[in-house]
Amino acid sequence: MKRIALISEHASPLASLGGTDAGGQNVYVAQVARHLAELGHTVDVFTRRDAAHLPQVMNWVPGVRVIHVPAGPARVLPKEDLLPLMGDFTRFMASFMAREGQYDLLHANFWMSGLVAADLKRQLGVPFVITFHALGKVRRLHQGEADGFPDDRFAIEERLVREADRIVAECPQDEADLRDLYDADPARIVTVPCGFDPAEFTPRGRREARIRLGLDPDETVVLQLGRMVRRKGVDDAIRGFARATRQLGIPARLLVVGGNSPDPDPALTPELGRLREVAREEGVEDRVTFTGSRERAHLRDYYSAADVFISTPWYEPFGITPLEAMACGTPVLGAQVGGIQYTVVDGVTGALVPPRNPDALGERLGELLADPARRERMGQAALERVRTHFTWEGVARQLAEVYREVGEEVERVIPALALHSGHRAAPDAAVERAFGNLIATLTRARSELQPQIVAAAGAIVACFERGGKVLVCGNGGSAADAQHFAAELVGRFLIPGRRGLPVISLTADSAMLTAWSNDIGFGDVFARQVEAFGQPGDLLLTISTSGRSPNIVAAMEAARARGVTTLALLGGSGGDALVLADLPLLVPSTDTPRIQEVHILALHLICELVEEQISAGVPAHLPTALPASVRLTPPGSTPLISAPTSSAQGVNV
Ligand SMILES: O=C(CO)[C@@H](O)[C@H](O)[C@H](O)[C@H](O)COP(=O)(O)O
Ligand SMILES: [Zn+2]
Repeated sequence: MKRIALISEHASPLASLGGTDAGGQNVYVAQVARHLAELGHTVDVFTRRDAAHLPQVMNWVPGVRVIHVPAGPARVLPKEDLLPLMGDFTRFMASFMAREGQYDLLHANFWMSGLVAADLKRQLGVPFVITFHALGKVRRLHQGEADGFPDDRFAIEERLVREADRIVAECPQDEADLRDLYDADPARIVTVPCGFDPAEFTPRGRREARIRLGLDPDETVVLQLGRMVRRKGVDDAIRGFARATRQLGIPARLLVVGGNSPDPDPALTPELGRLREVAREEGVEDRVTFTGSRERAHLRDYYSAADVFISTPWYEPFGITPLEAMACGTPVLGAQVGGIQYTVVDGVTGALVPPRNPDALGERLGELLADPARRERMGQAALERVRTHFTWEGVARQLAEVYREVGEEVERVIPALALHSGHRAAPDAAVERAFGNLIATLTRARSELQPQIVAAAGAIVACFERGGKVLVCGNGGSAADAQHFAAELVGRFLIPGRRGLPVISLTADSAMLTAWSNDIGFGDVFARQVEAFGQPGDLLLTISTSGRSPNIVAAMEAARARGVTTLALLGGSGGDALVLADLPLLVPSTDTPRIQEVHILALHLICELVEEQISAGVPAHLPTALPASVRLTPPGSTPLISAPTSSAQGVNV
């Protein structure tokens, strides 16, 4: 079993259930997710939250959750406007994965989701597979100026082609485009088609379907169904239909199903007005019925009622509707483009014509309409073909095989994971998870903590400049960090030749710590030392992953009471320490070791910045650090940046 994340930034699987605007990608993502779950995988589908009522995590069907990603406003946006939101999308996924664990594989759908997957691969090392669904360069060839996507798309797609572990081509044409236009490595392309669901689409008697739809059972019916955009070539279907019926003189009807509303309203679907005009021009306005959109549950009736299904777009990456028509036993008259020329076998399951050619379309449609027995045979052959090659279950099996191969490759390229026993190791889940979580935490910390790190260094430098000192404390791992920090600054970090800086770790004096804890209590073991050493103008740096350790909280209270500035490296909710800190640095994680790992980075950075600022303008040769006890001069008495004095030892140069 694998944990798979499907990423589909604009096309939600939920929209495939009766949604009026569901395109092929919605159906693909929904069906692939369901069928992968049926094969025993667990699947999360990440899609942009495009309505306010959508919950962040939704259990959709067994084994599949839909994760609504808060990126941009919670309303539907044109997909052409989504690219700037992909950074937020990626950050959300990284923190989601930090909380809930890594996926074995990401499967991106469409180029913008691919960008998210590629960035997550770089950050977290998770492999990814991509199905483009449509390629920018192909779209530009066909749509020219009408293509509203930015030119950045091409470079991003080229990057994805280079970085994806596998590229899923949907048909041989898609594969050729990937090779010819994007120079894709053939070894990493796999062709896996789209599919249909036999539970959804199976033939219903033609007569019965027509009665259910209120159509004349004896009329010849030609069906055009799909989104109403210009490139779908609906106008060519109308013109071809007009030529065929004029020629034959038979009473036929063309049903045009689709649009943005259940009633055919040109105000909501502008293309509709243009198409009505085409029907009028061709003299078939009374033979063409525009139905408006229909819910998915009713499409089976439409496909079954038709004698011929027409799908003649200018280009089509795959084309799911011809499959669905074939699954209802209806022959397809398709354009010789994209996936249609692959699913429809010319002369066997229907006919193929060149795109944007109403004359050729009319001619082939006429032949089909004139020969009911041939149509019947073709319908049967169509049904057999789709049931053998194009079920979603089969698609999911092929994809699962691709994921398995990718998983094996990932294991092979991590030789460190090979067990001494000689077995090839599966990547250790705990190791993978820890790396993934740390990387995700660092990614967030990188943007959230930078200003605080710089401010913390500034506060420490200011403290030193006014003659103050830094007291530092923590428990357990943080006690070690406190000593580590003191050692870097009392001693030296990166820059040789600077003087020692007055930092005292309150965790280092074991006699004091044990006596006080033994005789009085551990709760104020640091507070006691703050009272003993702290002077107004000093700075207390506390390190705590929870912010709740009583001795840390007490030390901060003691500091505030004495005019000592408080700086706190924290994690989780920050606890009581958060409000006691003049300057808190809260690591965005609740995982103690990961918080500590980020703390140590922050401490090193603070050392680096402090040292840099202290050293700027300070002569290169300064006395070496003195023992801590000697450095306890009252504030103000020894300016930190002072004229050089000579050093007998000079070990720091
Ligand atoms: O190093 C670790 C855990 O990674 C432990 O020693 C840890 O520091 C101790 O449990 C501390 O007592 C935790 O205290 P705090 O970070 O919540 O203030
Ligand atoms: Zn630890």
